[in-house]
Amino acid sequence: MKKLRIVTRSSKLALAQVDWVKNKLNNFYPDLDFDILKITTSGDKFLEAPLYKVGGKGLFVKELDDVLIQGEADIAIHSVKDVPQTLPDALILPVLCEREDPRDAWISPQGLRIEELAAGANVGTSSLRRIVQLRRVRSDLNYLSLRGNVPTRVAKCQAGDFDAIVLAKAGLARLEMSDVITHVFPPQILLPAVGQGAIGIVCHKAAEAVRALIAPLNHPRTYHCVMAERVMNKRLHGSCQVPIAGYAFVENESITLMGRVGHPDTTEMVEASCTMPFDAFEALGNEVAERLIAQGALSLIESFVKAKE
Ligand SMILES: NCc1[nH]cc(CCC(=O)O)c1CC(=O)O
Repeated sequence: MKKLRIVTRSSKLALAQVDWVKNKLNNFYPDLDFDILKITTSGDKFLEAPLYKVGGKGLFVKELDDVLIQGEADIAIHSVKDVPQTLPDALILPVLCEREDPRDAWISPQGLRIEELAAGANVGTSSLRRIVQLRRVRSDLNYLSLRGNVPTRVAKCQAGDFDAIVLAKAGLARLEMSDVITHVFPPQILLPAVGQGAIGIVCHKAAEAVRALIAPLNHPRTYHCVMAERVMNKRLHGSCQVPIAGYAFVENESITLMGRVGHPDTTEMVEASCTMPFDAFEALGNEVAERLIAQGALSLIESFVKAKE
């Protein structure tokens, strides 16, 4: 292949991720050229309502899927956190690139930590996962919807709309905006979203030349961890519309997966974790899901889905 056709969202973060992937590919194939097809998805257009109310992250991905299915591009590059659990039949997610720092970052223009904010202070985040976990640290803060792309969110915070906001550290790092970060939450306090910090590449299942070309970008440790998280999420019928957190890491040839599901009204949360051999990522994802289900996770998730209707 001489030229690879890439389809992407047109946000700054998406384009930074495309550049990252292009660089990696050019390390393996110095002569490879690229055609970049930029799409403004419907997810990028409906920026007012919280994401979980307007149909979720699928909005960012479906239009790109269609381009691949129609053969108008060879690969789509995504934050894998935004890629829904179930892909269209014709497509596959064969490559997960080496993960950035998966943790969540706290941005406070006054430089205050969450513990230091005054009661009733305004915290911007539209993520139910972040809200249910941060409520356990500070139930007396006012959690408000915050949408828009990453630079817009940071600008809203710096304009004084919020006392603090929460964003993925990886997105800020990719945009070279890490200097705005006040604090980074340890996973024990704020467990990251399934797939957070990793770039995934989607392509046509039958496109063997494309799959061979991109294969060297796969990072096995990231792949096993993110797949363990996604298997757990799938068993829980997870989507971005429910507060599920999942984070796996490798230590001494084993993978540990931690999972959490939040309660809609209280500061209760169910959580589970388990460690298995490196290759057992699928069993691991299912085991942690089953342990969460044994504690009532499915009915918690259902209560969120109902509340949305
Ligand atoms: N939901 C939007 C989204 N999708 C991916 C990232 C950040 C990059 C990543 O997690 O890989 C973000 C922004 C955020 O959550 O702060």
